[in-house]
Amino acid sequence: MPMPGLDHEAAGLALPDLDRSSASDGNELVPGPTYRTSLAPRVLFATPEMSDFVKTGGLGEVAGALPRALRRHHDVRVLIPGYRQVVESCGDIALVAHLPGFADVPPCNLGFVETADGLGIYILLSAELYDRDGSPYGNAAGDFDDNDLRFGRLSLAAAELARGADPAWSADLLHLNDWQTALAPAYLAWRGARTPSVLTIHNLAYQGLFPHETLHRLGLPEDAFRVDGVEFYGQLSFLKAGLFYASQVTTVSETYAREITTPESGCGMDGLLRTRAAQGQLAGILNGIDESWDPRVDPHLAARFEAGDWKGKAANAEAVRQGFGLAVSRGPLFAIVSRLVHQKGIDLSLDAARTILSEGGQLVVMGQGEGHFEEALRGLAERNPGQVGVHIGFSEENARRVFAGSDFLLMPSRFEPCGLAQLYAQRFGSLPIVHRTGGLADTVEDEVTGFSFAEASANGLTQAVRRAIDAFGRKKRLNAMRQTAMSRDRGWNGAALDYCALYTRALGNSAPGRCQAA
Ligand SMILES: Nc1ncnc2c1ncn2[C@@H]1O[C@H](COP(=O)(O)OP(=O)(O)O[C@H]2O[C@H](CO)[C@@H](O)[C@H](O)[C@H]2O)[C@@H](O)[C@H]1O
Repeated sequence: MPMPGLDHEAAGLALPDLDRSSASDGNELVPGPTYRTSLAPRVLFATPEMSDFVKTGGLGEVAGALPRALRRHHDVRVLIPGYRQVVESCGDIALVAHLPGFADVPPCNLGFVETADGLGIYILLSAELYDRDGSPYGNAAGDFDDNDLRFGRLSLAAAELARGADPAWSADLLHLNDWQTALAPAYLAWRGARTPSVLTIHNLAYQGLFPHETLHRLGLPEDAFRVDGVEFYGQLSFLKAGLFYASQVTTVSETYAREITTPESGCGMDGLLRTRAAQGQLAGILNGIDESWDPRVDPHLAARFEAGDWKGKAANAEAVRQGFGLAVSRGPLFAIVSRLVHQKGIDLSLDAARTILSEGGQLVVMGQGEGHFEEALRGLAERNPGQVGVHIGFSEENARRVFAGSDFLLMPSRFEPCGLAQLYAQRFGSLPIVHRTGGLADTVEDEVTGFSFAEASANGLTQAVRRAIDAFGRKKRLNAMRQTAMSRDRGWNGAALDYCALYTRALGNSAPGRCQAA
């Protein structure tokens, strides 16, 4: 039986090699520098979203920050689809390669730009696949029905960048993120390439499931459609392919890394994940947040402040109340900043809102997502004018203002791989109230840097809300907690060192001294 990971021999699964000659569309290629600018290992960070261009949630933020933090140790480049938002914001894109089509996956061009701070970005240029209205994944009508081709194309391009698609730069290691890139390790295996790969799970619940027919659309070997491969309960799963074929699997906190090996939290993948863990090939590396999250320098705030300057924080609270149309109040201000989806326990927060309001607190909400949650929140605001303010939509500037102005952040997620909102809140002196799960368990210390509760229920959250309101009434204690939360180190350096050590291992290279703190 084939074993997951690098040791797996892709016997019998070889695909025909690419026919580069068929790909030309007459465009001029612009070769990049043919010399290596650094001897550091070359890492391709492939992602379906990146905050520089387009994001729908936490993965986009990580993709904007982590590759930059990794540059201290590696020669890192990013690969992202050329969605309309990406192409429009890039200006001049140099064309570095033509990538041939394969089965129903269309050919496309590979563009390259450098960001203002010198990070190299490969952009997959295919108007047919990516030049659309909507989010990276769909529009008002739902998910795009060719997402298998769109992200099959992305995964295939990542594998091709490890196999010389760009003559000027070839990846020594692929770092893949979530299902949208997770076929890449399988493509490598099927083509007999030994380039190591790391797959990071940002959310196991999104698995990239498609009908069996996708196998043919992508031209994948029929042999791969089995339990030890890409098959998942009769469907084809991109994520499963990555979990099986990647050299190393990571997720974004240690607790979530343990949780996903259990039947309760493993979303049906727990058996495979237990195998990877037993082989020492599953690790949890906690996300960081970037340095711009600093209330001392944030230009978006009504008043900049630091720990101890609680008048400055109060000025932000006043601005948030005004912005959301709330009455003047000396009570606690609670906030929700979130995608409005089941995972985030929005229903539990709606329930706990009754306690918040009856105890003299107020609530502001910013986010968007499932229509029924948006409606329920709007209804709550209508029934409680001046006490509840809801903004359906998302803007990072406003999110920053809400973190700075609120006293508490509600985050009763049913599961949470890492969670970023609680880290932003802590940095801005807003104490998170969280379900003790995944990354929330690893970053919120109960009664020290926030409040946590064990059971994901309305009652569990309400009890924690009561404790928070009690702390709000005892200013010395409240301020000590704020101070501690604000001073925790949440930067990316620690994670970058951990990834560096993992890459070094995956590359089979002891590279002494490579992974050293700055
Ligand atoms: N409607 C919206 N549109 C755009 N941006 C919005 C948004 N609502 C919130 N955001 C922003 O995205 C962040 C959300 O990140 P989270 O990590 O909290 O959750 P998410 O589930 O998206 O990410 C997943 O990936 C991240 C990264 O690994 C893990 O931390 C997390 O646990 C996992 O569920 C917020 O801090 C906010 O800045």
